[in-house]
Amino acid sequence: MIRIPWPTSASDSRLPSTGKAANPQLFRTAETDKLESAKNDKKRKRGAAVQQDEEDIPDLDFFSSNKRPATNVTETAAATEVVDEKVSAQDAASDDDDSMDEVERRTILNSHKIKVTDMRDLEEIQVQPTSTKDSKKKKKKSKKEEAPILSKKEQKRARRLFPEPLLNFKELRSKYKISSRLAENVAEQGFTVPTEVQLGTLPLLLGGTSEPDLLVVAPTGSGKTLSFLIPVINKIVRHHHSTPDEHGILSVVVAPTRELASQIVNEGRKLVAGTGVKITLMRKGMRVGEDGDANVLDEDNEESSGSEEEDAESKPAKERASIPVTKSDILVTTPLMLVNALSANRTTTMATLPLVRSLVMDEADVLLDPLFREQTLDIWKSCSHPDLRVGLWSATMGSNIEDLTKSTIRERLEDLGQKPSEPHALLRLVVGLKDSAIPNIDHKLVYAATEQGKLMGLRQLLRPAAASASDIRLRPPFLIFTQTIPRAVALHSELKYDIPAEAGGSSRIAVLHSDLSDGQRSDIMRDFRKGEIWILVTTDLLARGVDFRGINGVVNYDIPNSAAVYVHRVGRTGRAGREGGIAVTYYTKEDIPYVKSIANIIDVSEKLRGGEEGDKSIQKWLLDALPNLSKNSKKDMKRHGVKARQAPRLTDKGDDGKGARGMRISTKSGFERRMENNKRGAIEASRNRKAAAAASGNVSDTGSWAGLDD
Ligand SMILES: Nc1ncnc2c1ncn2[C@@H]1O[C@H](COP(=O)(O)OP(=O)(O)OP(=O)(O)O)[C@@H](O)[C@H]1O
Repeated sequence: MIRIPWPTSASDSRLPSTGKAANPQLFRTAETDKLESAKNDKKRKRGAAVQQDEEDIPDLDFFSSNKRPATNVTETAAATEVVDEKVSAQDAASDDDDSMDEVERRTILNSHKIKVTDMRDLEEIQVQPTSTKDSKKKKKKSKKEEAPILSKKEQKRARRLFPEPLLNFKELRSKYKISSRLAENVAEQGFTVPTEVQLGTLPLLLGGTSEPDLLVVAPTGSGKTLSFLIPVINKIVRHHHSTPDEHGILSVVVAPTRELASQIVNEGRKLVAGTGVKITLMRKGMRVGEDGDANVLDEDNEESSGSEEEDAESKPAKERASIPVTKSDILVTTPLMLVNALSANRTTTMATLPLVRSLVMDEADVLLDPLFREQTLDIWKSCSHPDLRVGLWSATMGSNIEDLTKSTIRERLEDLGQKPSEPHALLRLVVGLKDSAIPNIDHKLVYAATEQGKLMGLRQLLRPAAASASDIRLRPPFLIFTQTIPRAVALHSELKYDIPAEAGGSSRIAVLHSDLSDGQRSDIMRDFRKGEIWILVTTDLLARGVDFRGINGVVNYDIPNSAAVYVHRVGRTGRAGREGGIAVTYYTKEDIPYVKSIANIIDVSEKLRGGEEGDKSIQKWLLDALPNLSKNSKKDMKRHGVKARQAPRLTDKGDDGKGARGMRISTKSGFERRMENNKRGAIEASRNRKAAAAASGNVSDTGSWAGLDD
C-alpha cells in the first residue's frame, strides 16, 4: 500500500488546507504595492507621533455598552464629542497629505480591478450628487445651464467614480471613525491587508457622504461578509448612541440557505462582541414585526462565543422551535423563514419592519431569481423606513438584477409616499471581471464519456497510486457536487467504504442535503469544519457562500446547471487568496451541449491568472468545437439540470425510469458486498498493524490519510 499522509509532499505545502495566503488580494501590481506602502509608511510615521496623544485619551471605547457603559446619554455624548474631536483633529492635521489625488485613486482602484459606477439615470447624476451640500450647489447651477447631451462613451465616463480606497484596517478607526470596540474586534481577526472588495466598499459605506444603495459583484471568498457586516454594525452602534430609546430590528441580512445564514451570524458575533449590538439567526417559531414591546421577549445572550452550528446542536429540537420572538438588532434569515414570520405562514398580509435601515441581500442574484424572488421582494417592501439602504452582494450578477433593483427602489418609495431624508446614489462596485471564477485555482475539465467513467475517475482521485499516475492530485478535505439529492445520496452510499478503516473509514465521508433535519445538517457542517469529515457529497445547497476555509478542492461530479453555479461551486476552494485549490469537473456524452459556458469561464479565469498559452487547460480547439447553447436551452438547463439525470429516484433495483438507466449511480449490492469484504479485511489488517506497531512502540498517525489499498 502507498501511504499518503495529509498533507504530504513539498508540492502539497501550498494546499489551501495548509494555511492562510500571505496576501488575500487577487489583483495587484508592483506599482500599486509601492504606492500603497508609501502611503501606509507616511501614516505609520505620523501615527507614531500622535501615539502619545492617543494614550492620554481615557476611554476610547465610547460606543461600547458592555465593556464600560457610560452613566448616562449626555455623558456618553460629551465623551464622544471629546474623543471624536481628538481623532478628527489628528486626521484634520494630516488629511492634506493623506488624502489621495484622483490619479492615485485611479491607479490603486484600476490595479485592483475595482470599478465603481453610478447606476442612476444620467439626469439624476447631473442634478443630484450624493452629498447634500454639493446637491444644493449643483441644483443652483443646473437652473442656469442645461445638461449637455453626451455620447455613450461620455455617459460611461460620467458614471464612473474613483472613491478613496481603504489602505489598511487601521483607517477604519483613524479615518472612518468606526466604533473603537468594533475596530478592536476587526483587529482581533488578525487580517493584515484588506481584500479588494473591502478596500473598495468600506469607504463608500462608512465615508462622509450619504450612504449609497450598493450593488457589489466580487469574487468568491474575497471577504464580502466582513464588508457588509462592519458598516451594518457600526451604523447600529451609532444608532444606539443617538437614539437609545428605539429598540427593534434595525438590520436584516437575507441569505439563501440556513447554512450560510448561520455562518453569517457566527462571523457577526465575533464583530459585535462588546458593542452592545445583538445579532440573531432567524429560527422557526420566532415572531418579528411591529408587535411592540409586549410581545418582545429577550433571547439568551446572543453575544455568546459559541458557534451557531454548535448552539443549534446544544439545544433540544423542541426548545429550539419554541423560541418565541427575537429582540435583536440584526436578524439574519433565509427568505421563506422571515416571510412566514411576517405573514403568519402566509395567512395574513405581511407585517412591516418599520425600524430597519439596512437590508443586506447576500447572494443577491439567487435571492432575486424566480425561486426566491417573490419572498425577497416581499421582505424588501416590508422594510418601511424611508431611509432604508440596500446592499446586494454576490460573485455573479445578471444585468436583470440591476434593473430589478432600480425599479424596486423606486416602487418602494412610491408605495411609501415618503422621500428619504437625504438624496443618495445607487452605486455598483465590481471587482475583477463580472461573473468570472477566481484565478487562483486550477480547473480540470475531464471527459469521462459515461456515468461509469465518472465513478471510475472519482475513485481514482481517492486512490493515491492511480491519482499520482494522472495529473490530478486532490487531497481531502474536498466537496463533491451532484445535480440532485437522490444522486448525492446514491453517490455517498457508493463511496462510503472507499476510505480505509485505519483512516477513519465511512465516518470520513458524509452527505449533506436539504432533506436532512436541521440538526443533522448542523452536525455535518460542524464535523466537516472540524476536519472529522474529509469528503462531503452535497448538492447546490452548499454551492454558495459557505466558507470552509481550507478545503483543497471541489469535484463537480455532475456538471453545474449554469456558468454562475460553476463560479460559486468552485469558489468553495481558494478562499481569501489561498493558492493550490483544484476544481475537477467531469462531463459525459450527454453533457457536451452544456459544457461550453463552463469551458469559457475556465478560459477567462486562466487568462486572468496570466501565464503561458501552453499552461492552459482549455485549448482553443475545444472551445471552437463545443456547441453553443440556445437561450431557451440555457433557461431549461438552469431550471432542471441535465434531463436524463432528473428526478426518478435512483434505487438499488434499477427502477429509475426510461432514459435514466444509463445515468444511474450504481448502488448495486455487488459492489457494496465487495467493499464490505474489503472493509472487513481492512479492519483486520489494521488491527494486525496496530498490534504490530504497539509491540514495536511505534504508534501510527491517525491524523493522516493513508489512502486506499491498491
Ligand atoms: N482581509 C482579509 N484577509 C484575510 N482573510 C480574510 C479577509 N477578509 C475576509 N477573510 C476571510 O476570507 C474568507 C472568505 O470570506 P467570505 O466568506 O466573506 O467570502 P465571500 O466573498 O462572501 O465569498 P462567497 O462569494 O463565496 O460567499 C473567510 O474565511 C474570511 O474570514
